[in-house]
Amino acid sequence: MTQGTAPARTTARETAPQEGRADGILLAVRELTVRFRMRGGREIAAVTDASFDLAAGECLALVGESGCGKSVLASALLGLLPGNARTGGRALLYGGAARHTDGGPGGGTASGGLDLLAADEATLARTVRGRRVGLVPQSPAAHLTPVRTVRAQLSETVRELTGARGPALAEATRAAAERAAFPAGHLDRYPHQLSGGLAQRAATALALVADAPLLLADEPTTGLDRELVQRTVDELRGHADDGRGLLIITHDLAAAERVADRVAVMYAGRIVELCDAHAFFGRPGPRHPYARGLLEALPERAFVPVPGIPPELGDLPEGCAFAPRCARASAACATVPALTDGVACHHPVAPGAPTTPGAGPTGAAERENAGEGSAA
Ligand SMILES: Nc1ncnc2c1ncn2[C@@H]1O[C@H](COP(=O)(O)OP(=O)(O)OP(=O)(O)O)[C@@H](O)[C@H]1O
Repeated sequence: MTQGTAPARTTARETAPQEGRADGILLAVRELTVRFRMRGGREIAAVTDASFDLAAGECLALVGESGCGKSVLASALLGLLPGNARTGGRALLYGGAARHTDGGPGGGTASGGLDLLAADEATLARTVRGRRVGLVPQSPAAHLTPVRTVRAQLSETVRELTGARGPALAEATRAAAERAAFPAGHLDRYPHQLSGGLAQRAATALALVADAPLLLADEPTTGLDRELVQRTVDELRGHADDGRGLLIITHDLAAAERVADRVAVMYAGRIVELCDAHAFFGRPGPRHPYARGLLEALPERAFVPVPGIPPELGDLPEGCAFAPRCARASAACATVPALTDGVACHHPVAPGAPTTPGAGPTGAAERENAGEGSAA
């Protein structure tokens, strides 16, 4: 499925920074849960028990259909949920602030894990957003202020986050643009004078100002043509190869394949599969019937849609939320399967099962081949 040549990758181990956890983990999310309270006591189960780690130098792609909870998860990590949201679980952020700054706002020293879900707004605003976690936004056009030049916006952010003034500020602004491959000759342009790709680079430059060790990119390729998608994800990959952790949220599986080391598939608010990207996109392929169906739905694969529609998050079925759409479902699916060995399914697809046209969430025949019979 990969189009063009994906960039060479270094490993998390090779690029782990010297500060923070010895194993290079930057973010450890445990049983993250988000509920929205609605009028009449109704509750939306936007995210349930999401757990994953992200290491320095690593890219994790969080994928899934629209409305499955990806952006809510990202907002929870940044403390940007609305007032009707309640969170549970932990999201521990390790490591100091900027990787290459010494002192200045936000520090630069190693720290124990900061629980992003328990941190107060002042801590998140002063030490996390922009400083320890850079946000590459979904829509750069909406993120950039239309009436100010890129230089003005970048320089203001550099001053705010690094304290630079005078000639040092001008130099730091140029350096910030360069880091995101934004051409210096375009710094005095307004957002409407930029192409989609340059607007994305300007937004990325803002996210990189404080050299945050963790980058969170929420649908960074929305609205870009395929060539720009590839360039954008390759540039983001470069920031991971420089030693940052990159959490990319996308429903573009081709982009995820190009950029990610690991893939987390969300369905109805839960992570249903979490595995190595090579294994996911190549062999043995996804093991969760939904994840397999998602991949097989791609035009360049079987082009067979997953039957049915996702459930309402305010009205989830008992047990496995995918069971009503799943050809493999059995009585066992009346209970929610735990994420075990990277897959949350009572009847995972056997490793190495064929991904043939029409495969989708496969059924009884393949289950029998895998020796499961009519497991209940
Ligand atoms: N403020 C809110 N109040 C109630 N429900 C909300 C709120 N914000 C989001 N939701 C619900 O949470 C669920 C998950 O939304 P989310 O935006 O995370 O999905 P997503 O996977 O990012 O989809 P997309 O790719 O379309 O952005 C949706 O059902 C959405 O309607």
